[in-house]
Amino acid sequence: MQTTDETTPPHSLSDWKVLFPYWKSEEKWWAWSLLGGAIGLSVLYVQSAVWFGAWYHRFFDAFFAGQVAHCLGMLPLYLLVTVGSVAVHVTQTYLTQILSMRWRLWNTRVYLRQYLSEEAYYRLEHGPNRADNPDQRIADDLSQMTVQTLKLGLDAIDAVTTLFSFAVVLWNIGGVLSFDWHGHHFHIPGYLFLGAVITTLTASGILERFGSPLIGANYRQQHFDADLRAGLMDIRRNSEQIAFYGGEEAEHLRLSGYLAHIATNWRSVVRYTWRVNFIGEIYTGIATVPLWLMLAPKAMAHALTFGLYSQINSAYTQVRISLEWFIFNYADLATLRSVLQRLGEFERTVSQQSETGIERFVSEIPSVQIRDLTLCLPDTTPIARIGNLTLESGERWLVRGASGSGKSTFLRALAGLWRHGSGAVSFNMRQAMFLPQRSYVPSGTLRQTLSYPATPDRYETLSCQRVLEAVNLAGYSHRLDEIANWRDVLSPGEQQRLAVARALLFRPAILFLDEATSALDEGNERRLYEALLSALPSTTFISVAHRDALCRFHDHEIVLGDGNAVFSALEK
Ligand SMILES: Nc1ncnc2c1ncn2[C@@H]1O[C@H](COP(=O)(O)OP(=O)(O)OP(=O)(O)O)[C@@H](O)[C@H]1O
Repeated sequence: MQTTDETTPPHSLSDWKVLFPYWKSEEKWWAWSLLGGAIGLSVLYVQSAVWFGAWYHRFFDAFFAGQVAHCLGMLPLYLLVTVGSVAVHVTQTYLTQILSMRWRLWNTRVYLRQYLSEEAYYRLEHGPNRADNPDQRIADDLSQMTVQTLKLGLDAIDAVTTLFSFAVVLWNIGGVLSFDWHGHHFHIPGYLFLGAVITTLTASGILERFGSPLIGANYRQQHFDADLRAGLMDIRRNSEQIAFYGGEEAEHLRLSGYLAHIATNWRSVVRYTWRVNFIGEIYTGIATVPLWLMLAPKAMAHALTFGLYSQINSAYTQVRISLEWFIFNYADLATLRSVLQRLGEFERTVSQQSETGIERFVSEIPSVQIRDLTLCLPDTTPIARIGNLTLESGERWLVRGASGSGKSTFLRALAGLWRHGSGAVSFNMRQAMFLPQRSYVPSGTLRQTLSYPATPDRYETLSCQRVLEAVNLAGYSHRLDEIANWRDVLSPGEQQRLAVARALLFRPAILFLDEATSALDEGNERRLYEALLSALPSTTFISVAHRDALCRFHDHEIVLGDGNAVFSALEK
């Protein structure tokens, strides 16, 4: 589905809900243990940094006082703590990666289940509430969500721990600022810490002001990238049709359109990123100047040793860096927000009930019951009125009518895929099979393709060979275990015969055929119907077809047209 330049991320608090289910799932013990481990190591790592600050203070004071022997004696412990803190740091990364992968796998399994339940994949493409590029949301967005959330979340915890640990250090060693101004005496304890907070918050405010459009731009970028990828996939899927039409120019034009969206939006992304980086870098460059100014009174009073300056500078920098967390992660936070918005939108769309209208009930009785059925377009314009009809077990019905009269829509309504209209249908869905005009031919072994949607071990080799022979595909019998892209190998007529072979294997109690033999010559079509009728004598058939030749295989017909559908018995 295409998106437009106007696409902007919806703002919904419920998007954040996407993050929670994993932490309450059956995996919660793993999740919380890994997270607890990662946080614990992160806190330990910060504490090692505090220890290093105090160590530098002692070391440099001794070093600049010429006590080299004392300094050498301090080194073994320094090396030991360095190795320990590195081990803590890399183990924290290791735990985070395991957690990220487990979270992603769990979420992807849940999303796949939702996507492949209650025809959600169909509704997302054809329903009134669509979510573009579900493949991107399931494959890329979920991965980004877990990686980015953990990275940003643990960084935030790290920042808070660092802030508190070094704020205490800075407060204690920074001392008090005392001065007189306009006849008043000022006494500011912890002034270095306050200075760091004011400087960083001012910079954050400026960045928020100039950087916020980056969120919308990132959101749009993901849409446009996905559109280009979907366009390229279309070409792969329809390469032959495009080649026959000589559609290269048209395709080029279409893809260039997607690319133009990407280029226009990319310029915005680059511009906003430039702005964010510029402000961030300038700030980094000048961030220590306020510290020098604040330390000037101490320096003038000769109360600043190099060791003390080194500890103050390291504590001030750590406080600043932890407060800057918001600044430096602004772009990542923006990306995460847009990823969550896309996933929230997907969840809402998937969980929306199919629109009400035509009701479908699953019954155990062998007949197909149709009650007061009217088919409409999505805008409620009526297409066809079917009314009441019961198709008894073993009856063979032919559905006819001019092109566009609603024949395929009638079958979609029976399958529960078309809800626009009113009335109800009920039959035993589990015993029914639908053969559309363009049959689905997944790649893999021919046995897999033939057994679809059942697993390939469901049917014996002999049964597979028999049905292939029955549909005039005996030539493929010895290739059952060959892996190929069968959609490209088999001709459209052969694909339709393969679909009929599936029905012969599955042996449904009710078989719906929507022009399922339209690509065949009359001889093959006749042979297929004969094979179906003799192999499935008690199956109810509902065939949509244009050709009169099929009348002899059916005993009733439904003719759709203007007004009510007409039902009649067919003469043999
Ligand atoms: N998803 C859709 N949205 C809007 N209109 C639709 C949709 N699908 C089908 N229609 C419209 O519903 C009407 C009936 O379509 P349907 O495919 O059922 O006709 P048909 O009798 O099977 O045609 P044909 O014999 O050409 O296959 C057509 O006017 C079609 O344009």
